[in-house]
Amino acid sequence: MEVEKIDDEIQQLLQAHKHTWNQTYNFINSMSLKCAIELGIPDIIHKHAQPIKLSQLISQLQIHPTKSHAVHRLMAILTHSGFFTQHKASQKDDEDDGGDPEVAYMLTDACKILVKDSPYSMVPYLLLSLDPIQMKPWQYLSTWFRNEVPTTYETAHGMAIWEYASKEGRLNSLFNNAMLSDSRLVSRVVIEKCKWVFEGLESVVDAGGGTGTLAKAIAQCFPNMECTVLDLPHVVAGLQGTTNLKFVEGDMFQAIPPADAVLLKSILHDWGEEECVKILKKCKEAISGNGKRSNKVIIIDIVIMEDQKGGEDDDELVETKLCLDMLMMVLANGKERKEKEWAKLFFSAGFRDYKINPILGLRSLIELYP
Ligand SMILES: C[S@@+](CC[C@H](N)C(=O)[O-])C[C@H]1O[C@@H](n2cnc3c(N)ncnc32)[C@H](O)[C@@H]1O
Ligand SMILES: O=c1cc(-c2ccc(O)c(O)c2)oc2c(O)c(O)ccc12
Repeated sequence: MEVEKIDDEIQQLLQAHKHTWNQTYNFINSMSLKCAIELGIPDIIHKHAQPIKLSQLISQLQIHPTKSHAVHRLMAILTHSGFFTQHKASQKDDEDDGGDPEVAYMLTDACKILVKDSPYSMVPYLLLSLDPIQMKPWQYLSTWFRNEVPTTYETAHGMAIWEYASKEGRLNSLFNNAMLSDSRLVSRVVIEKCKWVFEGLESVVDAGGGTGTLAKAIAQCFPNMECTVLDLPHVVAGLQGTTNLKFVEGDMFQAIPPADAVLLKSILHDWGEEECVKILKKCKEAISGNGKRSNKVIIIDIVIMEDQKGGEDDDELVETKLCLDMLMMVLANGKERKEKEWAKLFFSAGFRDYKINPILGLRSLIELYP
């Protein structure tokens, strides 16, 4: 009996050890992926269009010959984390080479969006998130908890992310490129699945619209609509509009140009309650000028669904939402919100009603009526 008890205790300890090891070393998965992307591995395998042998992969990598032996180890962890699959090279290939059977690799579906020139590539997003500038604040999270400084980002960098982006050109372009790649996918979904949201609108302002990816797509789809992108000077400086698209420098906390609708994509999750209410009030002013009943604010952001039809979120989705919520807490003063929290913001800013359209996977399109 005593022996069994000791065995159980040892089993538990070893299990706890393994769990903690894996959680501690989670960053090794991300950093290995970043390395593979920087070396161009997904691009090389994609171009090859069939399983690529390790030796063929190595011959196309621009690495020092003394490091060739390490490539299969990088490939092993990324195969385990689901980005590559391993195959045995065909027998014919082995005979041709006259050598040992060699392993060959292919991309999984998850890796296809890590090919640099794929239209919905997540590479810019990954390069932003894993850049030392964006990683540094995580070292200061407990310091932030112990102090009054508003954000972890400010604890680490001495200024908010928007100010830092205006001063540090490298961050500005990493950030704008990441947002651009996300907006490409969202633009496509919005135009294919909810074009009706924009029917009847004569003008739209995309507040905090970045470099204008979503606004450009809307302007193209609705040639009679006047589209405006409002963002900070360092984001829109020098950007050229078209006949129905213009870029305006400004501060959404001060004023948003008048329009039938204001779009807010990935904006409110960057801010706390007080700031969100301020932005929403400015949106309400912007759409109230001409008294049209069809006027609205259109929000594209995450809504955490508590009683979603079709059951609980799967584990992977729960992890994504928890991580994004922490990310917003650390990088800005933001958070991901549940429907109840969104509703409270909307009513505090004086809106009468809202409708959530959960059409974007993790994210929803919310129509907000004055
Ligand atoms: C998370 S990004 C979203 C960009 C774009 N809507 C998208 O989804 O691709 C937030 C944007 O808000 C802009 N922003 C931050 N503070 C702002 C302010 N006070 N006035 C206008 N834009 C602001 C940033 O420059 C950035 O482009
Ligand atoms: O790395 C980032 C990622 C995102 C982001 C995440 C999930 C989404 O669904 C989305 O639309 C945007 O937004 C950011 C942001 O808003 C910041 O202010 C700074 C960094 C990021």
